[in-house]
Amino acid sequence: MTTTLNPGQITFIAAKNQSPVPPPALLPREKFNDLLHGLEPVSLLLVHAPAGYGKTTTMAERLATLEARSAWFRLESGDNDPARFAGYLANALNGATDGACVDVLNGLQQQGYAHLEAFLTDLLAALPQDDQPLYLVLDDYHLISNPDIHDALRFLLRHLPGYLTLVLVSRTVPPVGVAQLRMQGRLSEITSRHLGFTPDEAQHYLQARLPFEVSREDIERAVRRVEGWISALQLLSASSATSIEFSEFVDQLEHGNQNIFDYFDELLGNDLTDQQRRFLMRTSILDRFNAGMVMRVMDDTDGQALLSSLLSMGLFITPVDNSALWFRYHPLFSVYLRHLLTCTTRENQRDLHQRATDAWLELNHAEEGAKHAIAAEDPERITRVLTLHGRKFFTEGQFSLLQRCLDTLPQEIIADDPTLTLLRAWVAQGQYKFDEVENWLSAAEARLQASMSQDTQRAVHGEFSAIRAQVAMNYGDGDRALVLAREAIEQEARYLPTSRVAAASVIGEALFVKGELEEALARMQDTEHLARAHQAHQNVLWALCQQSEISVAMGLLQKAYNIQERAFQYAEENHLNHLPILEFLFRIRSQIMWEWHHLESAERCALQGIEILEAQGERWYVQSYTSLAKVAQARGRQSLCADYIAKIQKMLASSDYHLDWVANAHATMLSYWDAVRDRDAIQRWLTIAPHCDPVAATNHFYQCNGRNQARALISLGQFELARPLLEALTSVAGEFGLKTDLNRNHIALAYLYWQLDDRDTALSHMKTALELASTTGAVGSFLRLGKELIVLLKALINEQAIEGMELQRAERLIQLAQQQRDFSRAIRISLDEAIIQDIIDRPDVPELIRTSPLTRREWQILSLIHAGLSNDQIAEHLKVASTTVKTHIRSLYQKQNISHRSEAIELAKDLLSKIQGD
Ligand SMILES: Nc1ncnc2c1ncn2[C@@H]1O[C@H](COP(=O)(O)OP(=O)(O)OP(=O)(O)O)[C@@H](O)[C@H]1O
Repeated sequence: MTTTLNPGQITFIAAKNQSPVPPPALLPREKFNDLLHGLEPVSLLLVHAPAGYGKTTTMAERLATLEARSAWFRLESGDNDPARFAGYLANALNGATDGACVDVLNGLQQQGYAHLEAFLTDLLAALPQDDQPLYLVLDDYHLISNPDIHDALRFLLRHLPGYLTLVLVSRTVPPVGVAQLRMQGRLSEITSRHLGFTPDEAQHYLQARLPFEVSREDIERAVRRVEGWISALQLLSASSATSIEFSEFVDQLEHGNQNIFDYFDELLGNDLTDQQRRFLMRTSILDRFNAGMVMRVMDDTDGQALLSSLLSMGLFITPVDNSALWFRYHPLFSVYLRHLLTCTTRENQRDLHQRATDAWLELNHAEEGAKHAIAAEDPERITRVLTLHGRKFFTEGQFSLLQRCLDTLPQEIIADDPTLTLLRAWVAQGQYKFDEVENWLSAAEARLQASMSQDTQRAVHGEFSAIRAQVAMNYGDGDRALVLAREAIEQEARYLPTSRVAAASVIGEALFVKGELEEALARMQDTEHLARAHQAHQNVLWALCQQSEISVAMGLLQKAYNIQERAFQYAEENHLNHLPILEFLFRIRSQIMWEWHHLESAERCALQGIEILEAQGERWYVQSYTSLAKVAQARGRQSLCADYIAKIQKMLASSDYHLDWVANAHATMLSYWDAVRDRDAIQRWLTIAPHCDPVAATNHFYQCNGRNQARALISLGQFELARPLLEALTSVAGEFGLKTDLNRNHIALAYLYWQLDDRDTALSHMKTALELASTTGAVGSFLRLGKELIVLLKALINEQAIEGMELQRAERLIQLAQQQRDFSRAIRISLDEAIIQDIIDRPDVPELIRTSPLTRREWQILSLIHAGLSNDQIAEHLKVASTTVKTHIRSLYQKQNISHRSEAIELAKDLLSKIQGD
């Protein structure tokens, strides 16, 4: 330390020693409380993350909210001057300690100091030895490059009094002895991983800023794409005027957005050397990298030094794990860099991808190797990857990766190789391209026949039969599927180890479809064991999902749930949480959750399904959207439900799906049209509805399809046409033990007979439905009836026709149905000002409503109080703080001269009963 500190009289800019002014839509971030109030006080709190991650705002907000004592020094490049640095540092501490450092400050300005250490020695001596906790925040510390100041901070950190925490807010990890402090347990860190907004935080933030509603799905997608980077969320909200624009903007992020590109352009500026720039562009093709990988792809020996130099620039490069050896780019930065790469013709991208393929394969990372071989469009490397790892991709269910590999291979290469043909055909079948399956198999048979021995031909034929069986199954030809599968299961698998597992599974599925539930379940259990023996993860999970489906069909929803738990556990143990098959699991979990009326969980599972399928494309979201539409409808969110219905319709029109999916989607569409009384849509649907033969309805999807038609007819008032259909479905469901369908059919029959004024028969069906619900636990299927359910159940209770469990269930259902009605009314109020006006315009409203009118927020809160929500639930629903809700309630009570919640409920009841069309 050789500097002479002699600044003379300093003119302090006050703002540099103050915490920043909070932004208008400041989101409180309580999750940081624990870090700030850790059990052990630390010497250094290091807040480091790339630009615009909310480092400064979060620190300022939390310290203010927690009423923590703080001293701020907001740095800029000029503060690299040690004298100026010292001046502002002393000024900050002086302000926070009631003038304890005034002498040091005067000394600095009048005589100066020989060096920073001498100055700090006096400063530390001037500070009280014991005091209340104090946070000294040095903001934007990455702007400091003077080694003398870094040294000074090391000195300061060594001698800090126990109550003082130094908070360094920086885009980079500063060279102030962080590693040592970490080892000594004297360091806490807040990084981009912590600072990134969670979906809940993003929802709160966006709802406070946007004048339109954004679906949770879009919010989660946005948060995933920007990894919670608040600046991007800010840009998103500023750039979209409608929910559709918001959604489109989120989509765009995957391929790039000019505003974000400009931001990164500015960030990089002209500070990079050519070599660094080349590094960024070349490595942008990698999902993750370490120094070794960099050297391979860069074809350069200086990987580590380059990597370190870039890490010290605070760019959007983050460690992949705690080892701090592997790194990756922020997804948006990666898109930007790849954009730069494609703009420069100098780089040979094919060459880069080839090098990356080889490097990954050497590290035995087949999946990454395959992705780069595909990007390099290199058939030779792809064949190598497939030969070595194709079977593994298959057993793991990596169908889209396989497909992309196989798509680049010439047809002859595939047709000459039974394994490649099988992989190709299975992939096509997984995508419902059944014609293609047969084409691939026949092409291979034609080419192979001449060159193969009888024995080999038999082996090939056996394995081909397994897939032909699956296709027959998907065409609905259970008998042919059974014959082919039995043929395949006799044959030892030579080309794909899972062929026999697949055949076993088809046998189970065929039995399931034919309604032989017990036998189907046993076969699926066998399949599971066989698959486990082969470590065929995809098949294990498939077999478990099927067992769960069969159990649902049997009406044993709890058992189905438990089987799903086993599947989740298996996925967890084998690190399979990213496999597409997991979506199946989440989907069927979501369906059970909806039936049990656990709407939050039903929604969560559907969203998780979408997340898993993100890479596969929207086409596969149909089932998840169906679940989300059902949840939206159950919550009274008609417009959100309508959005999902529109998406589902578009998908159904443009792709082929299994009847199971179609029937499920149709059931939801019909339910929505019925709720909004769109008879035209129902009529139109009936003209194109899938064929239905109730007598052959031996499985859940034929039953669902048949029930859809009956429900459509009921909605249109064609009761006499619906009756025989429902009766026939019920009789088949009874015969084959399809208890869940039986339950749903009896609910529909109760409703139908009620409409036909046949009260006794209606109540008898409702009673049976309640009895069946004691095993299924069904709730959602009952609530779908809406207000008629309340009437029917009350009639049943009045007649004293039920007791015990059924009576309890009926009472709970009435309560839930009433809550649902109140809630959906509250939602309508929340979303539609015309309804409020309509109420006010009525002559019989209490005078106070007119003389001291409620704000829209107060109307919302009043209706939510009436719907039975607690203050916390209201806060959660409106995405505001509980204290805000309380303020609104106080104002509402004052205006309406109310002193108790019960009076508010009475008032709401009176007012809301005036809503038209209810
Ligand atoms: N909790 C929050 N609520 C609302 N807006 C926020 C919040 N946190 C950050 N922002 C906004 O995000 C933007 C970036 O925040 P901030 O400046 O704190 O980030 P930073 O990480 O300190 O950035 P830099 O490295 O550039 O200094 C600002 O416009 C800020 O207003």
